[in-house]
Amino acid sequence: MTLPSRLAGFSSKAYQSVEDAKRWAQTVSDRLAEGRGAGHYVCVPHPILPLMAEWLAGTGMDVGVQDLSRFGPGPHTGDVTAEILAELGCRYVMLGHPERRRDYGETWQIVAEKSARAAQNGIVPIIIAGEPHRDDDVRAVCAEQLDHVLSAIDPDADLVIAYEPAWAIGVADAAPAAHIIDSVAAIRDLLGSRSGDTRIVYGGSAKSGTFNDIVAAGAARPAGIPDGVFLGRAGLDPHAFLASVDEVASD
Ligand SMILES: O=C[C@H](O)COP(=O)(O)O
Repeated sequence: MTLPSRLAGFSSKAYQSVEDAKRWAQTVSDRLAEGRGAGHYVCVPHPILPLMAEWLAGTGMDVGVQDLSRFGPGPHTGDVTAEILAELGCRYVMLGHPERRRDYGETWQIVAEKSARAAQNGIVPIIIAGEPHRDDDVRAVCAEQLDHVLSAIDPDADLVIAYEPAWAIGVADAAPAAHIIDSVAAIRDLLGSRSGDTRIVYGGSAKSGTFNDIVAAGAARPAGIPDGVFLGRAGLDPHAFLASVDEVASD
């Protein structure tokens, strides 16, 4: 499995109704027909996964979800297993998001177990890593978070790290470009040379223009430039998502 060199993503979190998601997909698929969305992705609530896959058919975009079970098939009422998601064509799963850790008390041990379940079933984990507070030591925090995951998954498994400083999620502006560049360079260093494909994207109040700003600020430090951008709220507007696709693709 090979990950794209540049990728733009969108997580609809729990914002959209089914009809909202359908309208979003219609606008996106009109623009990205004939495979022009190849390598980009959207992560949706579980029931929307097969619908989104159908609505985006022909764009080349990948579909993913925002969680999966830490368990395999068996007596786990209410869980959605990696096996079922893989059968439905799920390519990515978001894991470790601060909102899930806040709402459900998910520990990094649980995130690591879910990552292993995903990777064993051919689903690429998107690990949401980043420091809780503005003045935290990014390298130390991310090292601890990633250690759990890297020791749980096969080194050959593909992996996406979404660098999302929690203090920059759900606010007005993305983290400053210089901060993102320092942090992404540190994460790249922490990841070392894994045998599986590994990409780093930036998320946290990202919008159209965010990726270009980072690229411009990081011209002299390519290791700090992420491989793409991951939108939350801004991506609810399909035109903003499409603008980010264009930015990422033209870099
Ligand atoms: O997964 C996406 C991020 O949490 C970003 O969300 P946001 O852009 O609404 O801050």
